[in-house]
Amino acid sequence: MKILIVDDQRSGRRTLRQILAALDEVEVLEAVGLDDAMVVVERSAPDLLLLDVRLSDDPRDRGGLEILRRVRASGRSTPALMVTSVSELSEIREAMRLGAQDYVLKDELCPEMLLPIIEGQRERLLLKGEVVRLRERVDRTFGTKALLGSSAGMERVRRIIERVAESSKTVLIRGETGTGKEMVARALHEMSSRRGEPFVAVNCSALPGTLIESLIFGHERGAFTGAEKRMRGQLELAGAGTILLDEIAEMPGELQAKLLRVVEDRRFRPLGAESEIPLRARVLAATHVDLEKRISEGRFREDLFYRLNVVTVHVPSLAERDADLIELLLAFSAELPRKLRYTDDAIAWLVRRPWPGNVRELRNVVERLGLLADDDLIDVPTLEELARERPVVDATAEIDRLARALLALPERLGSKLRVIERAVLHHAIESCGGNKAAAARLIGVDRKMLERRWDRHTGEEPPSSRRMSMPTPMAARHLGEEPPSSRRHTPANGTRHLGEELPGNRNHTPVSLPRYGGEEAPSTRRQVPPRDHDDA
Ligand SMILES: Nc1ncnc2c1ncn2[C@@H]1O[C@H](COP(=O)(O)OP(=O)(O)OP(=O)(O)O)[C@@H](O)[C@H]1O
Repeated sequence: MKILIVDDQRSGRRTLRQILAALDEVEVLEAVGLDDAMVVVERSAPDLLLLDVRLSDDPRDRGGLEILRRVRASGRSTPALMVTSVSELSEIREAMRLGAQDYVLKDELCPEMLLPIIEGQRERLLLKGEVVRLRERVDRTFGTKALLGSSAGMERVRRIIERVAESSKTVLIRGETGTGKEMVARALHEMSSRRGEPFVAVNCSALPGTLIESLIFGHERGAFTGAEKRMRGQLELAGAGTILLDEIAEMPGELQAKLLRVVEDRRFRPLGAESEIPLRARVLAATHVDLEKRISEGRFREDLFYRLNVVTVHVPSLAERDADLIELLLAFSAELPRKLRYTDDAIAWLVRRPWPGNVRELRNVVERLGLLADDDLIDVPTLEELARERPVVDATAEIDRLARALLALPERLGSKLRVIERAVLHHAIESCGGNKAAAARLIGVDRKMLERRWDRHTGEEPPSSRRMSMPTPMAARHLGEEPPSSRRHTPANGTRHLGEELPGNRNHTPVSLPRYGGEEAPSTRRQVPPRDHDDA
């Protein structure tokens, strides 16, 4: 800690220096008058000023106050202690107005009086440093600093975030899947004064309509069958923070109307509640869908669109900012425990390759290289081998979403693991036209296991009849079955490869699940659960 003593009297400076000698890790600087004090402030940036009020024999001299005034005018908030006499009461008041932290009377100057004040200042300084460091860490994790990329597109995104973070207006964040929309939402929250409050993100496509409504709005006990206790909705849990409505395009029509009222009136009513609750949180919405098209098809409310779209942040796809690719590649590689390097050709190969999954996909590829590459120097053959042999679609996000949706379903459904197993088996057998050997290959288990497990389910009623009040297409998707109209077939090996197109709309495109069992289950982000050994 650097302390600057400013006193025109040598004896005064000596007394203070002797008292301060009792403190560890303190560097004492001295100045006798206004000008040299300002030079020391500029040059050495002291952490604390000990200022004598009068700096000459002239009884009208108020040099100590003038120093404080100039320090504040230069934008510094360096704490100051005034060293003064009882007769200078009005000067003490003036010093306090100028932001001095405390004062000590010359007649009472002793270690017992001065040192606790200085220790208090030192503690405050340490805390302040800690807060600044934590803030920086949060900014690097969640703020605009976390959003890598120095392309003009990303600079524009950062500028908009900084400009609108403090406002409470709704923001619509648009961009292809994996471009970083949720990171933008986080940054908007972290850059605002709401940062101390919760940030909650609700995926509007993850649950069937009735469940998403109760998740967002909350419900009273007894509001519907199965509502055994009151549940606070995300609008309430967000407090005075931020709520992100992700995948807003997937919100069911009747909920869109309800949300419109919430955004307009800033009040909401939990299901079954008699009174409304004021909305304190800021609402953000994100989508990768062409909302204008949805409006023209009558699937998204135009009035809600305009309400949400007060400010739009368009997060560019990787193709729109391929200048960022190398920066992202190197940044993600630097996070790995091993030091990967890339040949120029490998970088050119990666730059040329399409990235339909955008930054998320790039991160996944780097993580896979970190796990699978034999050599630290990545060349084109390594990338090509990875592309040929290793499935690159990361289905873990999809699996997580599915698991969350399943867990939120009413308990009356019975064993949720059996529900999911039945859905997987049913879908695989059906999509292979009843060929169980192909279905077993598709799932990644042997045929006998598939048959054994399927036999256990065939006595049961189909899952659809036990699905309670969920709207069918969405519920079907979340139970692993697609409605017939949208049914598509996945390749028999159930995988996609580097270079193949990834799902643009993850809600409507079947995702290839990693294979459990015989082959390695490649997971690039999180570990996929291992195979169920008890039945192997
Ligand atoms: N600019 C960026 N800098 C660093 N990492 C990024 C950036 N953009 C995205 N990512 C990474 O990509 C992943 C996906 O980001 P995010 O979830 O914010 O995308 P999204 O657009 O919301 O995706 P989705 O539409 O699928 O919900 C994150 O894990 C993050 O690590």
